[in-house]
Amino acid sequence: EMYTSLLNVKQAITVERKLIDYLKTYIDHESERLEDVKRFYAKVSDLHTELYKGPATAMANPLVAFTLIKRLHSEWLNVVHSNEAQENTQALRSSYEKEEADLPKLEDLQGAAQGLMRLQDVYVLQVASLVRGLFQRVTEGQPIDICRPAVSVPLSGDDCFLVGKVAYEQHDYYHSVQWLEESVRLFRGAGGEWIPENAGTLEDALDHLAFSHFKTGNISYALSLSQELLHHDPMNGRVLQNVEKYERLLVRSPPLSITDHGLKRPTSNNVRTRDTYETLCQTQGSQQMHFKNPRLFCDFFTNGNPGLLLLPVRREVLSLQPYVVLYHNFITDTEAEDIKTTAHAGLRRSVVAAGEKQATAEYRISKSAWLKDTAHSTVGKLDQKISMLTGLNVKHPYGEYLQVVNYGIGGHYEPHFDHATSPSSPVFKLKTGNRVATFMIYLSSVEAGGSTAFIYANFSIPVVEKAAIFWWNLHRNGQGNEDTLHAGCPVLIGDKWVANKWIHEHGQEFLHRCSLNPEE
Ligand SMILES: O=C(O)CCC(=O)C(=O)O
Ligand SMILES: [Fe+2]
Repeated sequence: EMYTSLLNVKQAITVERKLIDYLKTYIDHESERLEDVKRFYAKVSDLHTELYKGPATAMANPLVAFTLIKRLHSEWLNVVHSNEAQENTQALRSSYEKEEADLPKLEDLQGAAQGLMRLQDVYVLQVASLVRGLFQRVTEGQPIDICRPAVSVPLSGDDCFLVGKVAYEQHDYYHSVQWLEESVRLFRGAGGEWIPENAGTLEDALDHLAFSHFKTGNISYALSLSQELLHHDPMNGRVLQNVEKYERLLVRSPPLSITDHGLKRPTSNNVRTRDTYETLCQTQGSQQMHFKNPRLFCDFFTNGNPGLLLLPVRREVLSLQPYVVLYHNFITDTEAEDIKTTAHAGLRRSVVAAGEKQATAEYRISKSAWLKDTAHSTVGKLDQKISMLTGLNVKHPYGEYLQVVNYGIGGHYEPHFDHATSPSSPVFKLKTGNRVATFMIYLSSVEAGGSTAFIYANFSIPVVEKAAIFWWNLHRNGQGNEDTLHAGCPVLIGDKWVANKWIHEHGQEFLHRCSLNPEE
């Protein structure tokens, strides 16, 4: 699986480089072959211009007669029955097969398309802009750039067809209509010419778009698209039937209003938090009036620890309820690189708690690896620094191993709690209680998106490279603090890496005071 980690997507570039080289070799060989065919053609056709001037005189020469017989007996045969074209194709195919294991699968294509649609939704991006390679939102009728990627590509009619088809197959006509609309527009513009690399054609796009419109109640549009399709494919029985059906439906109940074809986003099971979550993602950390709260402050922090005395950490208290702090420059570039590199080999699709078990989920798109302090000296060093800053015992099993996370295309982690909310949760497998606190390090920067959003507390933190955030998940009485509901926003542009250190209740008995007060 490739789409769930940008590291793997990057690795796919090497595969395409190899394919490009194979194709070059193939083109060279085929060009040589065609050169030979052309040379033979030129030789024979030139000769014939001569022979036709006087066939009788020409054939009087036994040498000319002999070469004619030889050509007709074997030279033509050798040219026409040459295996070279087949051998060249075969060579190309077997080179391709060597790379096959490393090629993306159907689920990658679907996952990447899904990622694009997620970004479209969360950041309210205009599909028409995306298609032109731009990341824009329409504000007061004007498209406004949300960010400008360093490198960009426009999408083709076939690219849009594929995204639309992924939505279509999931009966998600909200998205299929928008993407297929662009696909049809681009295919029409391209003049309906067939291109070998394409999966779909103008007819396919019209077919899917017509049905999507039918499903969203826009029958008159479904009809006109079907009629356009019949123009290209007049004998298509299924489309003929659809046209009849649409006409019948329109006679029975003519469209009331052309504009009201309620295209609604597919509902999710957490619509209640979705709006806040998305708004917090869109602001990408820009807080309104946060500085107005006099109890929030910045300082140089040592936690009274001699180890931090010479180099205090720049601390930013971001929120009091729940208590969330940000430590700037917690990690150095080299340390971050060490951690990422050490994690590479162990990266697996991230899972979430599903009852007693763990499972992959659409709402967490990333890969992660667990690093013991023995994996690299930097891991142990970070453990120590976390311990100094938080004053907590983070040694296994009082702290979990370091979880290194790399997000994928539109990768995200929808609103969740880090602590267990049910006694059967896998969090309790360590037998050291619940996750009392989270220490999360930003191992990379991102160009856009990827903020960490606290839903109920209504604020978000942009990715601050090399910084770390800390918060308490539990109240002092051991109850989960609902206000810690948080999320990793979809990464719009960039390669986001974080590392989580989850600290458990046990082992902190003399380091973190308990209380019966449910407010604390
Ligand atoms: O990536 C983020 O910003 C949040 C990640 C997170 O909440 C988690 O991994 O539990
Ligand atoms: Fe989390």
